[in-house]
Amino acid sequence: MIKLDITKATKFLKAGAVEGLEPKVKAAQEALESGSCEGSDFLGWLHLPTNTSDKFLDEVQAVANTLRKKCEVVVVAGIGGSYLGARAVIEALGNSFSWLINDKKNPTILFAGNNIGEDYLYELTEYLKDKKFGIINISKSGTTTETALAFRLLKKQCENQRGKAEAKEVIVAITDAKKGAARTCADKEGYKSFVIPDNVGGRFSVLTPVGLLPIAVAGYDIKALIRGAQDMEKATGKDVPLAQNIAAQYAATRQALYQQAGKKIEIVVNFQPKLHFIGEWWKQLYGESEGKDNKGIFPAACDFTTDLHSMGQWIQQGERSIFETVLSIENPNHRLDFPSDEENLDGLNFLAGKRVDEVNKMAELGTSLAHVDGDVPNIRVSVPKLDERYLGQLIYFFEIACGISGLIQEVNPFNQPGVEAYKKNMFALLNKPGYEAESKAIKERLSK
Ligand SMILES: O=P(O)(O)OC[C@H]1O[C@H](O)[C@H](O)[C@@H](O)[C@@H]1O
Repeated sequence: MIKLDITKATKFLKAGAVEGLEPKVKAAQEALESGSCEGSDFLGWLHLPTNTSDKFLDEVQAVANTLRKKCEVVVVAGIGGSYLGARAVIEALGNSFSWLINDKKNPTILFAGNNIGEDYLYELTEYLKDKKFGIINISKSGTTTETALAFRLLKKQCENQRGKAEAKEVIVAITDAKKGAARTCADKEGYKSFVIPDNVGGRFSVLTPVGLLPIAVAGYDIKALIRGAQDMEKATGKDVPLAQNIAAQYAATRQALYQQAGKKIEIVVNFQPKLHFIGEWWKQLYGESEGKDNKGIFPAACDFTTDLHSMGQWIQQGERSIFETVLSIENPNHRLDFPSDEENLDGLNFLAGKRVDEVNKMAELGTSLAHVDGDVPNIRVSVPKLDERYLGQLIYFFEIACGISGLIQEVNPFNQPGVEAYKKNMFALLNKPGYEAESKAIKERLSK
């Protein structure tokens, strides 16, 4: 199981501060379980792991196998919760140079629909010109502009290259059961599709087909991923008291640091570059869940040791409003011993015979000691190794902790009304039908 260590964080709090939040934790757990909290229409993720049957996973796997058989490249189109979880898991489990490896065992997974960069889309469509590619089009609302724009381009290209009939077999939609343009298109074209349950919000959807299908296409074991999430669902259930419940402890510790010690920024840090997108996924989960009503810890992420050479100065000595949560991987999946060198021109013979990971671990320990000395509370999440089961545990750990933490903070953790503001302006500026009044108003505002 993954483990949590809060001892280097609680020393920045008054004695008993975390335990003092136990009644609030309990109330949050009960509200989640009974569905009596705000946003209770979006609690489908809570028991999703134990409610996911092997039969359903076999169905997802069968569709993945079709894509694996028929495609050298699969483009996953989606943004936010319809993007980050799949990418986080695929990159954490994959070879760091996967796009350069052409062993034909697994299709190359590429991502689109998560930006509107013309060069990005041009370069993607150029790359795909001589490739047998398929598309997984993911959007809960089915109307997200970034994703829809990329999908239109990719769909046309896929049909042109493979013919409409074959394209149908390699385009899969993951969207709402009834609503949205992605659903209309999938039904009209006869694509295989999966439903994103109504009661699972985007940022909590990685364990639905939103994450499961791309992860299975990439060649990873989705049953083990779900088993891991089930382990954590049991270990962090409502009746597991704070002293044994690592998700409740994480939630209470970060809220105590925020509310009682003025720590307003949390960085999730890793010492393995392939965890970069776990940090990105976590940022959306916590940022959209807690950043509202003029409240919320600012969620950021750093890749160490890389960012110790850029952000390290700020973290060590900048404004003391930051704490860090370290994702520590206990054992790497490969072994690389550092060689000895007769001439020792680089002066590194003191490392000879050590594993590279030993050096990394000392960097990790040295960093946490330095940061704690610099008044940066340090929370540590230890993951035995990077595999599907532990990642499943990690995902559910952060999800349930997020629900508890948001409720302790007294916000609705399951909505994201603020995200609409930029969209409204963009649609008004682009003269989207239905936005006539907004178009007029925004043009007047800009002409002043
Ligand atoms: O899945 P979609 O409906 O396309 O949404 C994708 C993303 O877009 C948004 O604007 C929301 O803020 C996110 O929570 C969501 O995950």
